[in-house]
Amino acid sequence: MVGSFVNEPFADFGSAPVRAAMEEAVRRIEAQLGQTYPAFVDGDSVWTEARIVSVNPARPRQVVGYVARADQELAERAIQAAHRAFDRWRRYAPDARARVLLRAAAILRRRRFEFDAWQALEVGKTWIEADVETAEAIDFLEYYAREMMRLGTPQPLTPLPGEENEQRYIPLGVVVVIPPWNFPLSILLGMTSAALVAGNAVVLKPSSVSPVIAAKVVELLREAGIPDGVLNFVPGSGGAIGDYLVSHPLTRMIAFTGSKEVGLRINELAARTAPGQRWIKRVIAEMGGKNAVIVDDSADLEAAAAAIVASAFGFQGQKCSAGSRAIVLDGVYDRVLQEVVARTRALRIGDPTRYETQIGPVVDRSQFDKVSSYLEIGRREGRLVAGGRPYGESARDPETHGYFIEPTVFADVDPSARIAQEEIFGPVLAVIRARDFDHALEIANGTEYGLTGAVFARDRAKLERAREEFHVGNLYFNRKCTGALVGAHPFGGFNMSGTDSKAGGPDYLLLFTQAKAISEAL
Ligand SMILES: NC(=O)c1ccc[n+]([C@@H]2O[C@H](COP(=O)([O-])OP(=O)(O)OC[C@H]3O[C@@H](n4cnc5c(N)ncnc54)[C@H](O)[C@@H]3O)[C@@H](O)[C@H]2O)c1
Ligand SMILES: N[C@@H](CCC=O)C(=O)O
Repeated sequence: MVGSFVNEPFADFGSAPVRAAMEEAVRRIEAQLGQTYPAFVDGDSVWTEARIVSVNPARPRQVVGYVARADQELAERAIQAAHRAFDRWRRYAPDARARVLLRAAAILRRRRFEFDAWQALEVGKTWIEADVETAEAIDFLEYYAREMMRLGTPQPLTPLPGEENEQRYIPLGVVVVIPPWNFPLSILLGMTSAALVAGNAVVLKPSSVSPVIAAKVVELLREAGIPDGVLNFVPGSGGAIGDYLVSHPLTRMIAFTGSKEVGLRINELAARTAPGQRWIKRVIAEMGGKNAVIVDDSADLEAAAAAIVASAFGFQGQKCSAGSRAIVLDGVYDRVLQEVVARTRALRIGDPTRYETQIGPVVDRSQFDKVSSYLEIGRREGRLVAGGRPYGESARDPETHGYFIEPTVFADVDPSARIAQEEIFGPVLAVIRARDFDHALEIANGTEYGLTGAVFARDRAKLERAREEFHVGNLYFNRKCTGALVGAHPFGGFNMSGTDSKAGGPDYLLLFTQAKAISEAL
């Protein structure tokens, strides 16, 4: 008997024994750096000559691991293996598939700090950010297992005299899973486990920025009991194998999370029918954001400033949900800005493997260069009031000292400025002045995205207006706009933020199934 779903608590690093356990995990994982990881196809490890080299963004000369680099031939083998395995896996009872996820959750819970440490070392997450992600990964497994058990039971239909009617949810086939690097554990595991528990076979192509964590997840799912061929792991670049996997006639569905540009490309490619293809491919694509925190003049200003800073700079602003715009009403603008600047300057930048660090590096050289170029654009478009440059020695030699960038605040930004419209995906906040609440909502809705948003107000009428008119998939009142919890805040966005697939919600697994209605005359 499986109990009801409850969210996994976060680790209490305030407690000395918990801190010691995490420190020990960091040392243990540091001793494992530099190993080589295979691809995994049809139950076999595949060692390729070409390798992806994954490095620590805080010390880019330190190699986290070497991971097999698949070519199209291996991608083809993976698709064929998944296609064959699907026929066996789809016959497993929903409860049996769910049990594999529950076991994976139990293993992950036992190895929690190890996975936290991998995140600190491979993508630069601080302890707390990493642990919140590990908790989310456990939640996805526990939640989707229960969801499949629910969907596996008879679904309610209108009774009809003289007939017996049923609707059941059956899987789709081969699902290509393409996750981003910024939630290298939870989003990867969330999409993969949803596809698997629904009865599909998976070809997983991880991000080349975080392939070691992906390899560790594959190891974990195998240990939990996923049969050979049902989960195939093909690391490799989008250019080399991404298009191939998406366009393949045996691919039935693509579950993608990443940038708008890549998501739109996948959507377009998947819409073309390949010779021999027997279905319309399904695409779920969760993409970027340019999210806003609105501060009304009725708000608790301290709480608002704290939430603006947390939303903008958590994981160095590298969250799709990041609050990269603060829209503040004229009457309280100067007070909120002052408080935001003070809190931003107090953030501790450093090595994410250390407990006290609040801001780590951005993930790689390409992010470092991209964010640096936006700092230049920001100087032309706004008034720099905090940060504004790479941190310390990173400015001179990022390859030795890491890809650190100061948390940066630009004030008095025009709503149409590039730094107020484009997803920077780094620690850069644009503060925008609004004449009144109507104007604030107009600015908030004035981008092509629609992922998350927050409103700080005590005035009930304003909150109710925002409830109707702030057009985002995840809207929060009087709290930060990051940190959705599985089960409580189904996650996904509108417009160019994606297909609003609502990960971690009751509709999500349906996207990985098709409904079959069966009617028997009595
Ligand atoms: N909406 C959400 O839920 C959500 C969550 C996390 C991240 N994101 C977004 O993800 C982006 C950051 O992640 P990223 O830099 O990894 O994104 P990205 O689009 O560069 O890459 C995402 C994945 O797509 C793969 N890819 C690249 N080209 C491909 C191709 N031609 N065919 C198939 N696959 C291809 C990459 O290798 C990677 O695995 C941001 O825009 C962020 O907002 C969105
Ligand atoms: N679900 C996460 C964001 C995922 C995107 O990067 C949040 O709610 O902060």
